[in-house]
Amino acid sequence: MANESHLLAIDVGSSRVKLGWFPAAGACEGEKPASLPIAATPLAIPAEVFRIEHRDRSAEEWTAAVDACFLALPPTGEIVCVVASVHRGIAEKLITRLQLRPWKKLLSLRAADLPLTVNVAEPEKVGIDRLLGALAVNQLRRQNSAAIAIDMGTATTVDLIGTDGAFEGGAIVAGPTLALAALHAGTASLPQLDASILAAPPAAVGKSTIEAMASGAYWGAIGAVRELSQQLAFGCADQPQLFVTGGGSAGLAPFIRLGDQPARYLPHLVLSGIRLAAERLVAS
Ligand SMILES: Nc1ncnc2c1ncn2[C@@H]1O[C@H](COP(=O)(O)OP(=O)(O)O)[C@@H](O)[C@H]1O
Ligand SMILES: CC(C)(COP(=O)(O)O)[C@@H](O)C(=O)NCCC(=O)O
Ligand SMILES: [K+]
Repeated sequence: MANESHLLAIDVGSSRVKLGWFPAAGACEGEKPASLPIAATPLAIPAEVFRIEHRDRSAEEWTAAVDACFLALPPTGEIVCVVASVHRGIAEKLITRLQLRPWKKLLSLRAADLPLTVNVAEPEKVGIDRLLGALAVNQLRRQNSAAIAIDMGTATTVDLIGTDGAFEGGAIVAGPTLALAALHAGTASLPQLDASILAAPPAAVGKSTIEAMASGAYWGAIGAVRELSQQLAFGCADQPQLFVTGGGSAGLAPFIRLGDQPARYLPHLVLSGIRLAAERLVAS
């Protein structure tokens, strides 16, 4: 940020709270280039990330885990804390907890705070994670090229960002872990499978119930994202660039592409979006 404060960016999702630590003084400026010829981008990435599951856990359990994160942070300097949430109940509990600490500022983000044009009738109803992803993508996409932001969390969202950088809307579909849970809940004999089956590509031809479910969850998630991206791209003059993020995406990202163009995997897109929004809010 333009000042000397550290930033703690907090993304409250449907299943997990993600905390991203951005030290002051430019220590985390620029994404680390994968190899020398690739120029650094202007998108800051967190120096440290903590992920805390809140779904299916008591408030005591997950807030204790949040407290433990604070012990891991350097106890130095002024800290601005910015929260973005798609889960009001969890965010309220979290903010009550955060208010006990001496932040320089404690802010909660809304759509209107973001330097982003949102071309839908009710911008405040769009998940702030979707908007923050679009904001971060605007730092990375080619000028005059549309982009598609894919966030594979509890839900998978596939959103179009226009050539002018506006969020145009998109699609929401159940994420693969949620789809697996729904298969277990909605049938008599399908077992509950762990999300870890999504870590690597399974055989498409499942030879057991579990293998068939793994195939459906994994290749089905990739197929849904591919078709949705194609549908969103139909209205674009040129092929949009693809960016993929979300806790469920690490094992699937290598197979996500549009035509011959692979998606760029950015594990902390939403946290980087919070960083961009915070920069503007703290300066104003
Ligand atoms: N190793 C993994 N492989 C696949 N999915 C995973 C893995 N770890 C977590 N997930 C899934 O990622 C989702 C959580 O991702 P996250 O982006 O934090 O979601 P949210 O923002 O909805 O809380 C959950 O559905 C979880 O089951
Ligand atoms: C679609 C979402 C549930 C995705 O969040 P996630 O599951 O990744 O935590 C979230 O963006 C949300 O609650 N959106 C509100 C509705 C909307 O975006 O239109
Ligand atoms: K999502």
